[in-house]
Amino acid sequence: MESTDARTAPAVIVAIDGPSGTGKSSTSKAVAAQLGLSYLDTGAQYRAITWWMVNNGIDIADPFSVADAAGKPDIVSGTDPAAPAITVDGTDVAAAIRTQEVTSKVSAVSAVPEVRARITELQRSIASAAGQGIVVEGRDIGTTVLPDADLKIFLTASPEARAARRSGELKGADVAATRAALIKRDTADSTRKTSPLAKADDAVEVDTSDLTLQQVIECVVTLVEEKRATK
Ligand SMILES: Nc1ncnc2c1ncn2[C@@H]1O[C@H](COP(=O)(O)OP(=O)(O)OP(=O)(O)O)[C@@H](O)[C@H]1O
Ligand SMILES: Nc1ccn([C@@H]2O[C@H](COP(=O)(O)O)[C@@H](O)[C@H]2O)c(=O)n1
Repeated sequence: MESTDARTAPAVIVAIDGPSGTGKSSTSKAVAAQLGLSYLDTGAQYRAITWWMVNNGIDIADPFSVADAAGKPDIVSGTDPAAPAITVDGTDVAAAIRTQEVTSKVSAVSAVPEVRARITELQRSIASAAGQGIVVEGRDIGTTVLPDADLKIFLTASPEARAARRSGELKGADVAATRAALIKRDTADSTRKTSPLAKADDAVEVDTSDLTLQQVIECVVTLVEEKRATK
């Protein structure tokens, strides 16, 4: 299919969800860049609010304390796929939100309904302001945040493939420990009461276990182009 001119193509909203390490961020960024769309990493927003809670002495194990503090930090997300940015109260936290400490605490914070309500509102306002359209990636985008998205994709991959990818990224971290940590986070994210990680009924499922990143990107670009052609 011939590639559409990003300046004249109809705006398109793409929701990409899936468990940890399935390739959501890498794929979403590349697809958005290739198609001239904005990009939103919603996991970064949950990490940012978790970072703020940790730095402000909030007891993460107490959902009431987390709920009370949920409205306090000012979280600002950039939407340029070439330079994803995130600040909390004006501080650049792009690196700080990727620490093990934040990763191990984010599921507890993101399970609190007041946190989800706050971040969901932010996500919807960013998506509605994206003139050319946007690729939004996370866990509940197709089911809850943007249920009317033009295209919903649910990426999956075997725990083995995901652990191998992540431990490669973490410079040779133990694969078994990485696999266990991924599964623990996915279980927490899929079993929480409010807006759990789930595939929307109308999402296209793509198993990335045996695909290269480039193959996944091409597959998603094709799906977006097909959707745009019918708008
Ligand atoms: N199809 C693929 N084949 C090989 N490696 C891949 C593939 N897709 C992504 N990767 C690599 O796997 C790692 C995890 O990818 P990525 O961060 O995009 O996943 P994610 O789903 O966004 O994870 P998380 O939800 O934990 O943020 C990265 O190092 C990325 O380069
Ligand atoms: N829509 C979303 C996105 C993310 N989360 C929570 O954030 C965590 C971190 O996500 P990453 O994509 O950066 O790994 C994730 O484990 C979830 O707890 C969410 O709840 N909803």
